[in-house]
Amino acid sequence: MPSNSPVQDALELISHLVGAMELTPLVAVHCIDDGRTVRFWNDSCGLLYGINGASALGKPLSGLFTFDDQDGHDAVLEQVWTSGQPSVATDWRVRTGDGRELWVYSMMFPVRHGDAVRQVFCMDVDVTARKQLELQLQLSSQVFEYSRDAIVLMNPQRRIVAVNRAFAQVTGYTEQQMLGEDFISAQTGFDDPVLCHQMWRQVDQDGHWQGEVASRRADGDPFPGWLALTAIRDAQGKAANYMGILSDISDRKKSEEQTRHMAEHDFLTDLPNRVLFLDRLSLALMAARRHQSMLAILYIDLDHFKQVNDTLGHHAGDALLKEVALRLVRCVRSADTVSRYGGDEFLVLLADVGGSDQAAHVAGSILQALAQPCTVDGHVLPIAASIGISMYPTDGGNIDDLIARADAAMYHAKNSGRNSFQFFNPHMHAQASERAGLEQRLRTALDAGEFTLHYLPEIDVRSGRPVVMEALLRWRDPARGVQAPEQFLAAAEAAGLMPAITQWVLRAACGAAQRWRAAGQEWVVAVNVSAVQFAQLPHVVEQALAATGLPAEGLELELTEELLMKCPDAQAVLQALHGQGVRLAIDDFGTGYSRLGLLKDYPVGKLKIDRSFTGAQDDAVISATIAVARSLQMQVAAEGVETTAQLELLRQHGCDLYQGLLAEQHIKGSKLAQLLR
Ligand SMILES: Nc1nc2c(ncn2[C@@H]2O[C@H](COP(=O)(O)OP(=O)(O)OP(=O)(O)O)[C@@H](O)[C@H]2O)c(=O)[nH]1
Repeated sequence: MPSNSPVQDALELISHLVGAMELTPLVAVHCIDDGRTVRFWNDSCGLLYGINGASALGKPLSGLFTFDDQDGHDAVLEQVWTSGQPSVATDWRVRTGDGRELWVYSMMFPVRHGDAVRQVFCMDVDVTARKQLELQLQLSSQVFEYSRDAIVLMNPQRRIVAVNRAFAQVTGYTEQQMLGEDFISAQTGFDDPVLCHQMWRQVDQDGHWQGEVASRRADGDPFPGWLALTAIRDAQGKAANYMGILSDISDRKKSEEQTRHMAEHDFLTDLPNRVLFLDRLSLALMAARRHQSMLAILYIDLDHFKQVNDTLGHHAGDALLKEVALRLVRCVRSADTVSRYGGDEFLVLLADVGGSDQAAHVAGSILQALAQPCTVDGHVLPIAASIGISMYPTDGGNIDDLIARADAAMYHAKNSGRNSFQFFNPHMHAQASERAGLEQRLRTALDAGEFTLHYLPEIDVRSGRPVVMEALLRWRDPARGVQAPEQFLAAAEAAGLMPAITQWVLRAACGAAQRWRAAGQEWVVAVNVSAVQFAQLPHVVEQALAATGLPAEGLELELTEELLMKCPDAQAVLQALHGQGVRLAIDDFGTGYSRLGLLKDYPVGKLKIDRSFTGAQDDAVISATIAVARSLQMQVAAEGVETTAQLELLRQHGCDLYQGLLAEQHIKGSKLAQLLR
């Protein structure tokens, strides 16, 4: 048999090889010529790239699939073609013609004819799964290395085999110190062996444990940590390794603590607020019930605190409240609670007092401590308070009763001259209920139309003609009949009803004056105003005038000297009212010790001499007041004139107007009086 030539041998070998390649299910083989055109494409290539041989053969390779790094692939191919190397192997990420993304391991080797490379064979294997695993491992090791939490890997004996970089930062221990250590030994910084034991039991049982741990850094510094332990199990389910992640939660704990503190404390004084006070009181009550002991509540309300705000501003008021808080805390034991309950009200809980005499002793020390003057912004301010005391169990068995009764006792202390303390007694309970009932009825009085105005004439001394009608408020209380302002205004103020009542009075009075005008009587209507919301008065007046159509000069506002002295912005408000054209008068003149020098700064047109001077026919005061008024070009009216002798005296002194019983009798029965109904 003739032997084959070497060329024939080679061709035969290649044809066997190709036959084998055609069949190989794992390796995708293709071959390209020097024009990058596909010359060979086995079945596996078809499967890998989603294109069969018939479609691939004769096509440029670049049309069949694309490489993520096309330039890189071209460069390698070029190298295979020209470098003389027997083969080059590289991983490529490719996108197939049918849209899949794959990683292939590609080995390229040149086929030479003589010196020239004629074709390049490529053998590609799908390595996507391996590549993904590698990427995941790479990612995991980055997470391990770059995590800001300390990560520890342990062997099945819980001895440390690896720690990440953050471990040293979080715990202060180096990797050298840790390797081979038992994770729960003192060296690793966990303080609680019992907890450690429990957590390992749970890890072995459930595969996982997490919770807060008391940790300690290498230098002994303790810190709160959050530890998550996980068992890494092998295929048989046995713990092959353990992983621990430890985070330093000091910042989180601090901010949680701050948030809780803010929710339970008053921002101004940093004393426990109402929420914390009630919580402590509830605990103290439970303890007192259990031990059959007593406790006391002191309800402290500062006296005339509003004046500090009004005269020196809120800032001074705040400084005073802070000082009061400090002094109160100094008067009690650490087991007691001093709380700012709201505004200028403080509540003190004396837990476990021996008896009412001890509570009285504390209340006395508080009054004494507060009595020391306090300097704010260079002003020496007196402080005083009224204190009400209720005792458990005598005055009540629950929180609400005890606080309400301490409040009632405090109210009583206020009414008994302030700057004192009072123990609760059942009689006060009746008074407190009465007050609450009064406030409740007042709340509905406006809507129910229970307020009316009654008018007192001011008569011109010379002509005998009425010129001003002073409106006086009356309340037809369904429970107690007609009430004068002094019987209900304090309660209305406490209930926050004064702004609404002032608005109603102004509108009703202006409306009445308009009706008198329509009937031919141009009487000025006079309205008394209070210090409550004094600054808003120009606005309220403007609304009343606009609503009724009364010209501004038809309205006179009567203010007391006390109000002018108390309100820091009185002058600005009076100027605004004067600018509106409203008349201004000072009521009860002579009783308020106003500084006469200040009068000239106020745009006031009239002084009303208080009835106490008129009644006593106090010559000196009457003539002095009239002289002051004249020098300031003001009118003078005398209040409370009851006899013709008094009127005669006023006439002699040149008084302009008079008011009182005599004035009322003067118009009684006349047609004019009918207009006032
Ligand atoms: N500066 C300041 N004032 C406050 C604060 N909270 C409430 N107030 C004021 O405290 C005052 C409390 O008023 P009251 O207790 O009714 O008035 P008072 O002048 O003390 O009167 P009596 O209690 O009858 O003696 C009100 O004017 C509030 O505006 C605060 O945080 N800072």
